[in-house]
Amino acid sequence: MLEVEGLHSFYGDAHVLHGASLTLPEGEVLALLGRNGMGKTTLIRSIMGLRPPAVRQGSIRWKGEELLGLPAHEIARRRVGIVPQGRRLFPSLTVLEHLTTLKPARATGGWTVAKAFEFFPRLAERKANRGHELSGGERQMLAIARALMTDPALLLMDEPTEGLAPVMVQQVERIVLELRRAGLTILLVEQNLYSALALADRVSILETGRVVHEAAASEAGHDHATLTRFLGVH
Ligand SMILES: Nc1ncnc2c1ncn2[C@@H]1O[C@H](COP(=O)(O)OP(=O)(O)OP(=O)(O)O)[C@@H](O)[C@H]1O
Repeated sequence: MLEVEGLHSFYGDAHVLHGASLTLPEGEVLALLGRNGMGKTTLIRSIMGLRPPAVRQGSIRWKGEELLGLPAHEIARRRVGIVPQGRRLFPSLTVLEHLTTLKPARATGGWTVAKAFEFFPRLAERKANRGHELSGGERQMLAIARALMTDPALLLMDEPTEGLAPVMVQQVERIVLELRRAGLTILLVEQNLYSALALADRVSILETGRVVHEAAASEAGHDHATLTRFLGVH
């Protein structure tokens, strides 16, 4: 279980998270929704221990253990992985190099390069291509594959379908569902409401740094008043 409680995060003096709380049981997908600038990326970065922001108050427990205060690499060792917004790949590294920097090619346990290529056949075809030579969809797949090489049990995904053509959005959705079937716990920031509702068990809506609404995804889709109020959906 991931339990985020009363989180206050800051960029310098700018107070962005105002007591954000959420819970995510193991094996479930929680979609974190909210308009631009409401603090979704800040919440994801706070959980992963990435700085900035500075977290000044609250707690983040994963499987009962407090993560707040641990450096990002220690959080990664506790099997928390991130697919960051904007992919964050290295333009001059090849697809294969992106994967083997995190896990040697000879490794046999968990997610291996071979398993990643089986899961993402398109990346296998492009394994010698460099980051800057990949399409938007291929980059997103590589960002996901790279996160998997750390063998996460909890995967934080920040807008994985952002900027992708509809056919690629569908592929990324399929990947999220397969990862969920494989037993991963997923916190998904998703601008596309319909993707979020299709993929998630539950949704949490963030408004100016606080979770203001939580619901089962199956109910949220019918709750037009809430969707209009917090997400501007008509
Ligand atoms: N590095 C930073 N320094 C200062 N302020 C920041 C920084 N990153 C984000 N902010 C501010 O914090 C607030 C929340 O941003 P955040 O990126 O978490 O929102 P978001 O909900 O993920 O939005 P988006 O969908 O646009 O990514 C915004 O007002 C933003 O301008």
